[in-house]
Amino acid sequence: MSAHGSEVKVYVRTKPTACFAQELIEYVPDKQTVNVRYRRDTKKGVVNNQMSSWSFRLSGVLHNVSQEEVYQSVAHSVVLRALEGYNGTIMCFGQTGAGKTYTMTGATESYRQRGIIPRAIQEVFREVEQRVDHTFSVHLSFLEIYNETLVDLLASIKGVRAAQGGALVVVEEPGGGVSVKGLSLHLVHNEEEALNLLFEGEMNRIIGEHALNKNSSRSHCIFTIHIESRSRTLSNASYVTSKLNLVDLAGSERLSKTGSEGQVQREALYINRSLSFLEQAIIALADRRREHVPFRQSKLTHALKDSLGGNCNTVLVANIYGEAAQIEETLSTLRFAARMKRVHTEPSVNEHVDPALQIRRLQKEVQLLKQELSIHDTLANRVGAMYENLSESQVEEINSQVQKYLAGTLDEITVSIIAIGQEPAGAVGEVEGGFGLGVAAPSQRHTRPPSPSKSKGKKGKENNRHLCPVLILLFPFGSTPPSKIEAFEDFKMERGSEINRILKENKAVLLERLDQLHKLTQAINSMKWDIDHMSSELQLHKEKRQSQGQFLSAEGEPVLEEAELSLIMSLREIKDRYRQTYEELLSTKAEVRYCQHLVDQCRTRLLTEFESWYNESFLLPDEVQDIFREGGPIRPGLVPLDKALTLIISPPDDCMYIIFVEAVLHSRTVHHHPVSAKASCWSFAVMWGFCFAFLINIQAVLSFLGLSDLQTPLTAISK
Ligand SMILES: Nc1ncnc2c1ncn2[C@@H]1O[C@H](COP(=O)(O)OP(=O)(O)OP(=O)(O)O)[C@@H](O)[C@H]1O
Repeated sequence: MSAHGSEVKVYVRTKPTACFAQELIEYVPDKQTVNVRYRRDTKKGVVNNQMSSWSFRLSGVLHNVSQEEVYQSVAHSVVLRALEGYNGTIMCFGQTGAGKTYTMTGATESYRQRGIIPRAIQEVFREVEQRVDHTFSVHLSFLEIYNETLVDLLASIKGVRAAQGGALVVVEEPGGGVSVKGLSLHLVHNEEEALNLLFEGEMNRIIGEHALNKNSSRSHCIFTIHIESRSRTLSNASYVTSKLNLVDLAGSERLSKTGSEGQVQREALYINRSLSFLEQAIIALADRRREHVPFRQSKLTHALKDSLGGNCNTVLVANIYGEAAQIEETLSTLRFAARMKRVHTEPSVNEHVDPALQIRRLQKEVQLLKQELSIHDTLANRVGAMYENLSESQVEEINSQVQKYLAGTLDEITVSIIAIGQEPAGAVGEVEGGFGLGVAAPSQRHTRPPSPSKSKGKKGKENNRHLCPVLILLFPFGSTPPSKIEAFEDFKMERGSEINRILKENKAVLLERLDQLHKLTQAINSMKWDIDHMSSELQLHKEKRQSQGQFLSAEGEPVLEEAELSLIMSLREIKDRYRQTYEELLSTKAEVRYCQHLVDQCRTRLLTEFESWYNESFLLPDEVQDIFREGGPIRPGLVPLDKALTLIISPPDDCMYIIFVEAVLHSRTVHHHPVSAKASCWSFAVMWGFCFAFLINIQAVLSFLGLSDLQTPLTAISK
């Protein structure tokens, strides 16, 4: 057992008496210590004048105290902790007639004398009502252990099925807990329903005709409040459960003293046996070196297994008589109490996870993450990326096309695999490890750029990342640009710092105006309320005046009472203020609209400038930027967005670039291929020369055949 556990709390309660044996029982003012002194064993003929004394230090002494005080000391905190998910057990132990039932259930005839159980029920439902952030369900069970037989005291309630085979059985649960299989559990919604069940169970309790006390209960009773509490928010899939066991043990008097016979004697035997097993279990629990605790020896100890040494807040009330005649029983009760105090328990919350709620929570989380990912994709230019795994046939198809492409037997890769749910977005350039990863729309065709880099393409590393089942196009490319999110932060600090500063200022003004607007709206609402209120009051005055017959002035005007007049004045004044404030509200609204417009404008500008800065800084090499600069042959925006087909030949001094422009919905991505100028110029000139000669020849043949009015590609071009 861990040293972090807590001790079982033990209280002693004396039954009130006119003959309290002061000379034998002393309650020390610390309210925790009881000293007992008495002369032992004069019965067996051996006169022993020696006084023996014992001192017992407990958690508290309840002497001449009310039921309410007992509840507060013994049960209040255990009940509150049960509502938080801690198991709790409160047990009354003691000699027959010493007040166990009085302490636990109380006197039924008086509300003030009600005991721990009805008070605990009341407190549970009071708390349930107050803790609105949680939903609670409360069930009750009432078990009696009579002559080693388990009895369901609430089996008489309508709708309760008899336990299978008729017998109740204590069963061990995974995790060390125990429960009684077959015991009926009753859902209760309020204090009244719970009290009805308590009284029903009490009625069913077996009362034995007993020589010592006619109303003595000859059985152990365990009234259990089962609580389950769940947070009302979806984010919390866990819930807590607890059991609050309220145990009224049978009387612990010695057999010889009962003077009973037959049935009653057998009962006493069973009671004493189970109590002595309880004592043995307590001794074993108190001894930390003992590994085995004999819980299974009796039904009582077995049923209370998790309440005595488990994860439970346990409290024992030792009920004793104050009279000298009962001193031996009192002493034995106090000894039991002191032993019980040495037992440690380890209270812990019984927390469970609701699988259905957990699934719903995780689904929501996945949905949020997907949204976040899609925002991230948009920022990182990965439009339409999908994260599902490729099917086997898709992988095979792509593999085969890529292999052929790398082997040079395939000049273009056709994408025939449609990505489910993917929008037909344009191609996107993403760069990784020196290679561009072109992600094309479904059913698009990607042609190998007509460049001598074909051989380089073969050596291209395969990129392991697949974003969607579409074409993977490999081509040499520049270094990896930073992500747009990072770059945006840099941009705001440097190139975009001025526009960002203006945006911030505008935002601050907007917030301030919004705040003002809010205050004005509140003021207007409150004035409106006052006006309505005063108007209805005036109406009442008017009706009263009219019903009682009103005074009229010499001019025939009604004469008003002072209160009504002052109300009219106040109303007039507040209406004036209302009008002024309303004017102010309108102009503030206009200001808010204006500021909002400024903020939007600044934000758009900041983003547009960032876009061009990003593209210029990271996506286009200097030479290409020249082309895109104002006055150049091509400007961004002139390139059709939905086609990736433009070849631009713009040879600078010793370099020619073939630019393969791919369409992107909102941003453009230009992949360029540096080519040796001389080699390319040569192949270019030869190719065009050849084509030209061929077309001229066709033209000559056609004229010869008298078909020169037919359009050839060349005439079409020249036209
Ligand atoms: N603190 C008390 N104040 C007033 N009356 C008490 C008190 N304690 C016990 N009594 C009265 O003493 C009588 C016996 O008490 P009670 O039935 O509670 O004893 P018990 O320990 O439960 O006995 P048993 O073991 O036989 O069930 C009852 O009439 C009860 O009202």
